[in-house]
Amino acid sequence: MKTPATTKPGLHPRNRHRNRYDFAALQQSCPALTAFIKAGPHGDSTVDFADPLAVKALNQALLAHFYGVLQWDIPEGFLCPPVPGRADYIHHLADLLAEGNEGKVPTQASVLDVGVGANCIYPLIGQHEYGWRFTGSEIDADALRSATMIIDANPGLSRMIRLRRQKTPNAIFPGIIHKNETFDATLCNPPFHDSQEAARSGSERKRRNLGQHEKGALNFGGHEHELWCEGGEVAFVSQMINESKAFGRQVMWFTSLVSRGENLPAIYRVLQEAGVEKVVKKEMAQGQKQSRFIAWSFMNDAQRARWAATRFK
Ligand SMILES: C[S@@+](CC[C@H](N)C(=O)[O-])C[C@H]1O[C@@H](n2cnc3c(N)ncnc32)[C@H](O)[C@@H]1O
Repeated sequence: MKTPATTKPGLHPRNRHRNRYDFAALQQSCPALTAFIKAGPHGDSTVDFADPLAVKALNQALLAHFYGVLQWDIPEGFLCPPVPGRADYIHHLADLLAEGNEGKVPTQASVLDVGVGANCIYPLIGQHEYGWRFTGSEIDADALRSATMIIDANPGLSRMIRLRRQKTPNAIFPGIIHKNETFDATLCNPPFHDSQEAARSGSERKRRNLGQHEKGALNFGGHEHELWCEGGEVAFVSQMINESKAFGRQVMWFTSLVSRGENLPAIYRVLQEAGVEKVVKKEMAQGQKQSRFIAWSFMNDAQRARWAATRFK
């Protein structure tokens, strides 16, 4: 069979989803996907991206086929993550860690995922792609239960991924990063909207764009907890920056997605006020959608080089 042509050149070169989906191979890895496959406009195979069950089955197939995760499910109403975009963050983060490590992606890294979610997506991808160990934090008990079930259902994952409940909902790092504990990086896909109202209308818009009708439409845009917090992503990321100061010797790189470009100036101001040593922005593109993450460190170049030399050997 012909290899599908590259269709998503904006994705990171190591991203496994740069090619058109090979539905025959995906079905073999996940027979449950078969029920959702239909003919696309050009006679090729596709699924209905407006059908949450089809999107979930596609995710199950991608995770099984590319990442060896044979059991994956999320409760109804929780965020069903686009796997290619989530994988891009992991690969760009790998490049950042490689920069201080003579260009080699470390396989010994320990990463904290702030807000691991019900889907546990970043640890699942990161542990497979680079052998990194993950700690996932979460405030939502249902999300934590779901992520625990995913880890327990797949042999080997509990050695690589551990979860911690953030018991103080308005804290991010305190209580999660323990005394004397170190992480090579933190990552985060922060709650994005600034109110419940905005989260709801964002989900409505998404449904309309996908051609879902109001009546009978299933919510797969995300649980409200996942989508909003007081002050939106600027407030969440600003809080993360301010809290990170106290952990600046325990973490080499703090990072977070910033989904709106116009939020960057406010975030840069907070970084400057916090007195960080270094800020890096990594641009990511998926189709029309432009995204980025920012990374900051309280260590200077020499300190990060020493950190890499001792931890990544
Ligand atoms: C946008 S979702 C991301 C979920 C998953 N990481 C993903 O990318 O699909 C944000 C997550 O952060 C969690 N969260 C919100 N505040 C938090 C906090 N202070 N500490 C840890 N997790 C938090 C939410 O419950 C939610 O699961």
